[in-house]
Amino acid sequence: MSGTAGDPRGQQAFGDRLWEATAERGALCVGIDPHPALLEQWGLADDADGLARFSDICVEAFGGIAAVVKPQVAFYEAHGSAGMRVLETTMAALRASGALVLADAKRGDIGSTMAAYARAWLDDRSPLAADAVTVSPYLGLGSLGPALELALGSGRGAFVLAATSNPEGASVQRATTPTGRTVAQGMVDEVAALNAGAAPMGSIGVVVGATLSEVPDLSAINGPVLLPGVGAQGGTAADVARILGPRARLALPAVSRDILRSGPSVGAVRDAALRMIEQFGFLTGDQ
Ligand SMILES: O=C(O)c1cc(=O)[nH]c(=O)n1[C@@H]1O[C@H](COP(=O)(O)O)[C@@H](O)[C@H]1O
Repeated sequence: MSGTAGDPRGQQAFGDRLWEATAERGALCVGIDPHPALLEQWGLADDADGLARFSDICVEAFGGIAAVVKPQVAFYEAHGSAGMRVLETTMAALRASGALVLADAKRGDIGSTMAAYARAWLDDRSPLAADAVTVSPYLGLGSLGPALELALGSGRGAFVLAATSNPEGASVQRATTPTGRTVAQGMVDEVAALNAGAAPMGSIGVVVGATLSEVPDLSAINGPVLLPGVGAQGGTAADVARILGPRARLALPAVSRDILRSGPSVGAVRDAALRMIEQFGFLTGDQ
């Protein structure tokens, strides 16, 4: 239950911090996804140096304007220890510039191993500690306990995959369980129970693809809803509005390639992010 000494984030809950950040900067999570094709388009080598330059441009472009920045861990991991080093530096720079960092690591394992993943991504002492991490509940939501507890105890958050944006997700996530609910609905309901009573919202989020025509009932979620799939995967602002309905204030749309393909100029990617923030102004009441 301790914050890092001197850490201005202190013990404030992630849900509170995210609520404030989106009120101030708008509801948008900008993804840093250094795909090899984007590195090439940006004139950068597909190695750790190219990754570092790509990340520096993103930090400069998004760190001061986006409420949340989401580095996709896979693209750093693909470069081994040199790539993970770049990820650590990038996350530290993003936080220093005022953005909340959501590490997109999609971790999920049996509880005892999950405790180690939790230490990596959510413990003050870890060089990889983020404000929040994405987690996969498909070994059972209960197996995520160590991560959810550490998140809540340290002013951090976690986003639980419920209904993902990819078409392959449906065969598992839309299957009906003996309770009569879909698997995805069961995940949403378990997360909702963790957020019950929190104000303005809880710190455990769910992930619901903006590409989906059928989505779980989010009426009791009382926590942030990350909506990837906007842009490159076909999701739109209208889809985000439809999915959240009257709970628009909980929405956190996530966009990666649709912004990054404007690079490599810092100004151009920043402008693309600002346009997207404006497009989602309706979520926070700005027109
Ligand atoms: O957790 C995620 O962010 C995520 C969940 C999901 O259901 N679908 C999804 O696309 N994502 C991530 O969101 C990003 C999507 O990037 P773009 O399609 O380029 O905007 C990638 O990093 C994906 O891994």
